Amino acid sequence: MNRILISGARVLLPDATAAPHRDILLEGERVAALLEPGTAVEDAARHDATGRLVIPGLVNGHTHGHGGLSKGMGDKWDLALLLTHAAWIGGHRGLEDKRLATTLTAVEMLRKGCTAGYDLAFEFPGPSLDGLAAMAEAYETVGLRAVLAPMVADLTFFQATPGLIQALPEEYRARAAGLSMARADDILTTIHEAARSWRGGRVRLGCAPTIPLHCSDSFLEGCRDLSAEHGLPMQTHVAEARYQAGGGEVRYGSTLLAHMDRLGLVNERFSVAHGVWLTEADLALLAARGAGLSHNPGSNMRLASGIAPARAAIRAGVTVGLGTDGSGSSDNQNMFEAMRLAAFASRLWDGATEEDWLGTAETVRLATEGSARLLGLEAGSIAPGRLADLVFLDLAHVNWAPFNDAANQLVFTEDGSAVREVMVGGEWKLRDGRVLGLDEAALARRAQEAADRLAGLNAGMREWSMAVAPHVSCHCRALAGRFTGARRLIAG
Ligand SMILES: Nc1nc2[nH]cnc2c(=O)[nH]1
Repeated sequence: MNRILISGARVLLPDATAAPHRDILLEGERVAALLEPGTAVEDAARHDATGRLVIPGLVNGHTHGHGGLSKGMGDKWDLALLLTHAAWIGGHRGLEDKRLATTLTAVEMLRKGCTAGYDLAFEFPGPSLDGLAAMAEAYETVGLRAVLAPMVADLTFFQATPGLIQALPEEYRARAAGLSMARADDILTTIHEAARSWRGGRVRLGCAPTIPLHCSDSFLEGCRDLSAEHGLPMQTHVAEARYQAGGGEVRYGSTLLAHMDRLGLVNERFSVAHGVWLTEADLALLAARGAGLSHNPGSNMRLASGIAPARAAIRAGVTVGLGTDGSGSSDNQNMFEAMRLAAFASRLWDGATEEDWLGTAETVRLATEGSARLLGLEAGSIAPGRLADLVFLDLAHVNWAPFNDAANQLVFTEDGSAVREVMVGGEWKLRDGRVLGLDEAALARRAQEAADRLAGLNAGMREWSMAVAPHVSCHCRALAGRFTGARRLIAG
């Protein structure tokens, strides 16, 4: 078995303090031991990491690889407008565009110290076996671990908010109603086939009924059964925006999560993405079912969705991870930024005391162990038996001069620019600041060509979408007012 001894580095321990110096012995793809410096070790390749802080690879609890081509689109878009515009943002993509977008996302994650991601992968009008294979290959080429969960719905690809289509002016209605997804049976069959033929490795298949309101109950049940049959992790955007929470009450007469629970989807394989408008009863339900939550503060702020009650969720016993969301709504894949925003956002609750704030050690754990649990990975800490997914930060970088406190500086100071090396499963993927085995300049050129071509192809749809947007906004604002749950969840 391949053995590597990493010596000379400071090492982030599971309690988020930094040991002054420890040697890390790797065997195969796992950490075998943390050793006092100078401990004799036979038959191991040596890597001198003097001047580095080694931390566990960050894990992105919620992203969209397809967002790699959509960064920086739109300014004052809330979620309702983002989803309205999704048809032209993501339209006309071929297989190579899907691969390209996911490669860009994975490269950015790697560069910014992230070794795994939970990717809700979108294809229109529905998932395809070759699309899933291309996106999985993108992660494999870059060298990241991923849960790749086809993001699916059977009712509509447009806004499935109760009453919206009827509320649109006549001239827009037919097109809005026509933006439908592939047939439910075809979608479920594709996921089933993908699960049967999945070749294992570092990219695992998941399943993501995208938004409960976008899915029929029988379709949600179909996803539940596929998850149970194949052991697929499942993640859904739940109560991301207040208008969705209001729409849930109108359609189901309960919270969105309570409805999903009645259908049997909320279990230990399930996690909520966002959950900004979850109620306290929802948090208790997630905890009771052993389900998780990915907190995505950057995207939630960008889209004015609100702030998820992450601290209250932790206190309720929910497994909480941290994510960036796709670059279509967060514009980057920077988990250091996600940590910083999570810590800051937790301090904004009206009336919150410091007991309710996310501390830095706790925030680091969300971005490592917490998200790793959402993906079902034995990663997220540097300890014997854990996966050797390691990130090496340059302590000579200005972010670390001087070194005062590891957790505080990881959350408050570091922005990804001190990341110099990254290992996944004991293999180098980034070295001396260079992504191995990939031509990044060529990737950037191809990204520009694709963006220009797709913008041309989608111009007509863009025009329609912009015209319909004010009507969508007006309808969704009214629906938000229908939410009767807690207005402001104070942590704790
Ligand atoms: N933020 C966000 N929410 C979603 N809900 C469904 N799709 C998306 C998406 O791409 N981004």
